[in-house]
Amino acid sequence: MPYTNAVIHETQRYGDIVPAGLPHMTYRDTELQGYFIPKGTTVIANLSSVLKDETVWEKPHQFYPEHFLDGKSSRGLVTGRRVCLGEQLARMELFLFFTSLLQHFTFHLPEGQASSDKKSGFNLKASCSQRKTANLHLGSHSPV
Ligand code: HEM
Repeated sequence: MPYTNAVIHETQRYGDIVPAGLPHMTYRDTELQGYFIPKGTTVIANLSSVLKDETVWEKPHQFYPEHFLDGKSSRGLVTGRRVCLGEQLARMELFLFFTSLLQHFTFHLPEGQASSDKKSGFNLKASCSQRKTANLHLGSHSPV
């Protein structure tokens, strides 16, 4: 289970599906890391920079579930006052969805398919015990 959870968390980190937060507005003059931010400024957190931060992650540009095997699994849906209110629901749903897929299907690369084409993604075949198969295309939306 810890590794399954780590894979789910790493998929969210590496997939970077929410690259920026919601717009927020400063309610007073403030200073952050030497930058003056006047009251009324719209601020949008750059979440991609956090998820690929080279000072935080051991292998920021690789899919590496071990990032989440050290108990730091709360990263990803923001923290603090504006923490995602659906975090627990989203985590539970992702876990059930992912483990159900793995319980019912076997995923494998089609014959002759290279393991990964980093520019256009790669194809997968999913087959279940009733001999039904589906072809899936996993694409990358950002250069890796
Ligand atoms: C994997 C799924 C999800 C991801 C990646 C995600 C991500 C985020 C992020 C990054 C924020 C912070 C935005 C910001 O303030 O800059 C946020 C806030 C929020 N999320 Fe989610 N979310 C997910 C699922 C959900 C679900 C399922 C719900 C509701 C059932 C939900 C409800 C909210 C709400 C209400 C906020 C605003 C909290 C506030 O500003 O006080 N989220 N989410």
